Amino acid sequence: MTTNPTHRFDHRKYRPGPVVDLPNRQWPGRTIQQAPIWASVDLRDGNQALLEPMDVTQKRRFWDLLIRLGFKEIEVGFPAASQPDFDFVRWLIEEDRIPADVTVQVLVQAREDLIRRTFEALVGARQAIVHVYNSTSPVQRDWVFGQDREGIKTIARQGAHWVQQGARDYPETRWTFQYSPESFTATEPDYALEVCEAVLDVWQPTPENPCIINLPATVEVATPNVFADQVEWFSTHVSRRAGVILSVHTHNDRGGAVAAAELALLAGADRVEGTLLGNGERTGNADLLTLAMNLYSQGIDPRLDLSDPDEIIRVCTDCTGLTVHPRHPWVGELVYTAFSGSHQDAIRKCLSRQTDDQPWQVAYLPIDPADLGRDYQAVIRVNSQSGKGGVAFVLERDYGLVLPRWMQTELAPLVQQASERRGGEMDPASIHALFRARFIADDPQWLLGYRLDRNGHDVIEARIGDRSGERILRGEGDGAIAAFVAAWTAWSGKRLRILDYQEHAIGEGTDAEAAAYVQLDVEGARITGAAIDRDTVAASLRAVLSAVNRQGRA
Ligand SMILES: CC(=O)SCCNC(=O)CCNC(=O)[C@H](O)C(C)(C)COP(=O)(O)OP(=O)(O)OC[C@H]1O[C@@H](n2cnc3c(N)ncnc32)[C@H](O)[C@@H]1OP(=O)(O)O
Ligand SMILES: CC(C)C(=O)C(=O)O
Repeated sequence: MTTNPTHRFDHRKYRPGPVVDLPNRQWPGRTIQQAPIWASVDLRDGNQALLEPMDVTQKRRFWDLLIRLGFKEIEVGFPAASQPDFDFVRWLIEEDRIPADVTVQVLVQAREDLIRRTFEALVGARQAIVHVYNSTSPVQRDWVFGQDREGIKTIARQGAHWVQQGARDYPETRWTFQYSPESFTATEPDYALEVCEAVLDVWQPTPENPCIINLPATVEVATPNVFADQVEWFSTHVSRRAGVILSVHTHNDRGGAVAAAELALLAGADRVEGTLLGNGERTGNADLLTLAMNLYSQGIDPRLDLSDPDEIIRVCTDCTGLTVHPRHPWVGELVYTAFSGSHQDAIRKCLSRQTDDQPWQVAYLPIDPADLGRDYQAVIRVNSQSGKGGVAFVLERDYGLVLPRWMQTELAPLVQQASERRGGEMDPASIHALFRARFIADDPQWLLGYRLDRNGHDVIEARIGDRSGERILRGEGDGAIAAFVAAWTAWSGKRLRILDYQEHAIGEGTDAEAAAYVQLDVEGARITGAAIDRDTVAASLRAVLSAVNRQGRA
C-alpha cells in the first residue's frame, strides 16, 4: 500500500463498510414501545475480553447479580473452549442454580467436536440455548478461513446440523437454537441472508418452536443508521420470520453500540445481547444498563430491576477489575451533579416545584436520581463555575437556610473567590462558614435580652451588651423590628431604615430555630445581616444588630 509520505495519518487507508439500499426504510418513523428480550453476555463476551477472566467465585457472584436484576436469558460461557466454563455450566445445573424462568445460553463454533462437548456440558438442563456461529465477511472468508461463499455457507449449515443432532441426543432438555453470522455488518447483506437461510433450512423454525438469528456488529464499522438498515432489510427478507427471534449483538468500536441496538429495535429486532456497563471485546458490547435506563427514562418498563446501580457497579468492578467512568450514562458518580451556575439555578427552581404526582420534569436531570438510590447531596456541588443558585441550594439542603435573593447575590461571589483561591470544590461546611462570617456579627454589640409589649402598638426594651457594659434601648413601632430600629436610631442618632426583611423556621418542633435576614439602609449605605436563634424575635433583633455591627466595622 502506498501512503502519503508527509502524512502518517492517512485516511485513504480505509474504506466505508457495506450499506444496504433501502429507500422505503420504515424504522425512522417508529418509536420503541416496549423492552426487548434482554440477553446478558457478560459471562461470555464480557469474560473473554478480560485480561484475567473471572474465576469461579466471580462468575457465581455475577450470575447471582444477573438473576437478581431479572435477566431471563444469560450466555454463561463457551463450555467447549475451557474447563472453567464447562465446570461453571455444570455447577449451575447440578446445584440447581437456574431459576425455572431463566434460560442459559452457551456459545460454540461450528465444529462437530466442540458442539458435542457443548451438549455434554448442558446435560440435565431444563432448557438451554445453543448458540453456534461462524464468520461470513469477505476478509474472514478470504484471509481467515480461506473459503469461498459456498464453503462458509457449508460451515454454517453443518454447524446447524450438528447442533440439531446434539439436541436429539438429549431430548429431556427444551432446546432453542441460535445462529450468528459473525461479522454480519461487514458482510454483503444478501450473502449474510443466504447463509442464515441455509441454517433455517436445517432447523425449520416455526412460531411454536422458534430459533434465534443473532445479527452481530462484531466490529462496529458504520453509523447506527446503517446497522438499522441492515437489520430492517434482513427482517423483511428473511423467510419464516414468525419463527425467527431476531436478535442483535452490537459492539462499541465507534462508540455507537447503544444507539445501534436502539435503532435495530426500531428496525425489527426482538432481542438485544449486551453486557452490564458495556464490558466486552475491545471497546465493549452494548451496555444493557444504559439501554434499559434509556427506556425507563421514556416511561417504558425496562423489565430489569436497576434500582440499586451501586450494587451493580460493585459486582461488575469486583468481577471484571474494570472501573466505571464517573460520567458513565445514568450511573456514573458525577452524572447527577451540576457544578455550573445556570444549571444549578434551574435544578433548584424545578426541584422546588416538582411534586410526586406530576410527571418528572426537572431541567438537566432526565430522571429522578432518587430512583437509582442517589440522593440530592450530589446533585449540586459548588466550585468556581457555580452561581448563587448552587450556593443557595447547598445552604438550604444542608443547613435549612433559605437565603433571600439579595443575600444570595452578595454571598455567591465570595464563594466563587474562595473556590478560585482553593482551586476546587467548596464543600457545604465551607460555604456555611463563609455565610456566617459574612452576615452574622455579634460583635462589638450583642443582644442580651429584650421585653416586648404587644398591646396594639409594639414597645420594646432591648438589653444590649458591648465591651464597656450594657444598656437598655427603648423604642416603639409597628412590629418588633420597627420598634427596635426606632430604639436604635434614637440612641445612636444614625439614620436607619429597613429595606427588606425575611425570616423562616429551621427544622420543626422543639428543636426548631428561626433564621432572620435583614437588609438595612444605614446612613445611605445598604448593609445586610443575619441571625439564627431559638426565638423568632431575638433572631430578627440580632439580624438588625449584625447589619449594624457590620456597618460599624466597615
Ligand atoms: C466474535 C466472538 O467473540 S466469537 C467468540 C470468540 N471466543 C473465543 O474464541 C473464546 C474461546 N475459544 C477458544 O478458546 C478456542 O478458539 C477454542 C478452544 C474454541 C478452539 O481452539 P483451537 O482449536 O486451538 O483453535 P483456534 O481458535 O486457534 O482455531 C481456529 C480454527 O477454528 C476455525 N474456526 C474459528 N471459528 C470457527 C467457527 N465459528 N466455526 C468453525 N470453525 C471455526 C478457524 O478457521 C481455525 O481453523 P484452522 O485451524 O483450520 O485454521
Ligand atoms: C459470537 C458473536 C455473537 C459475537 O460475539 C460477535 O460477533 O461479536
